[in-house]
Amino acid sequence: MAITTQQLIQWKQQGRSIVALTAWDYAIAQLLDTAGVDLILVGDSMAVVLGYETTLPITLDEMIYHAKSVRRGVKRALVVVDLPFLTYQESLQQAMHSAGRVLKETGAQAVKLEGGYPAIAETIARLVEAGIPVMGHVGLTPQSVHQLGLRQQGKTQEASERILLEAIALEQAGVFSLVLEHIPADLAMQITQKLSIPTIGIGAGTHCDGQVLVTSDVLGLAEKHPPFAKVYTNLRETITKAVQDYAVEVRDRKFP
Ligand SMILES: Nc1nc(=O)c2c([nH]1)NC[C@@H]1CN(c3ccc(C(=O)N[C@@H](CCC(=O)O)C(=O)O)cc3)CN21
Ligand SMILES: CC(C)C(=O)C(=O)O
Ligand SMILES: [Mg+2]
Repeated sequence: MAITTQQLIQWKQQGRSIVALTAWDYAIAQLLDTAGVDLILVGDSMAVVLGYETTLPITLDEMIYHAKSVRRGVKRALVVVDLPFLTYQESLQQAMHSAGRVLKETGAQAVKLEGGYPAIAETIARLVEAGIPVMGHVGLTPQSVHQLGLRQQGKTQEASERILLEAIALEQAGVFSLVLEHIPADLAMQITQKLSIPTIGIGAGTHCDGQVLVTSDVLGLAEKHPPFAKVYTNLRETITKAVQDYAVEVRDRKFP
């Protein structure tokens, strides 16, 4: 049975932790869904598997292409798609057009937008009114890398208060869930206690209502990974070994 945004909100009330990971194609999505991942994010972090340094170059067409492939692999998980840099900040019309395309063309159930400043909260409120489920994202917002860098956010009293206020504004705007990225654990706990919607942490400590990581980091496919990621298996080593073994056998005429 497919998971709904309402169900995730119920799970928070029940204290059931939400398991989220990113996916960028059919094969990975199908594996994650079968393994029981609750929420699959087609993150703009797939920039890393496409060979980009930052998430900024990813286009809406690329997100839609990958989201369609992910969607074909998923039966149970909720599928959420990142709106990429400058496909929603320009105007409400632009955000509505981009989010509408994602839902219409990919079959995903929701979109995610970065930021909690007033103009974004206003845009999100209008998307939600139009029937588009939206996930929020505050703390470290990688689309602002050239302003923020990749450092932990919310370290000063002032910054932590601002992030808390953004989280509250996004809940009021109607997000069904909120990503908290690379902020102190005590701030994430405070936000999680304050909100009725589930928080999904990435580098935000243990007190969130769920956790998300980038799948290429978890699988050890990425060349480098953030300090808060945990590498559960090293597929770079596994793949390199398999390919080298194959090459040796072909050159020695042992295979086939
Ligand atoms: N593979 C991958 N995993 C991610 O989690 C991820 C991406 N890519 N791309 C988009 C953003 C970028 N992320 C990152 C990447 C690096 C750091 C990191 O190394 N932070 C250091 C400081 C680095 C610096 O100041 O330049 C830290 O100690 O916080 C943090 C978040 C998280 N997101
Ligand atoms: C890490 C998550 C939250 C994300 O936005 C992404 O993968 O793009
Ligand atoms: Mg993202």
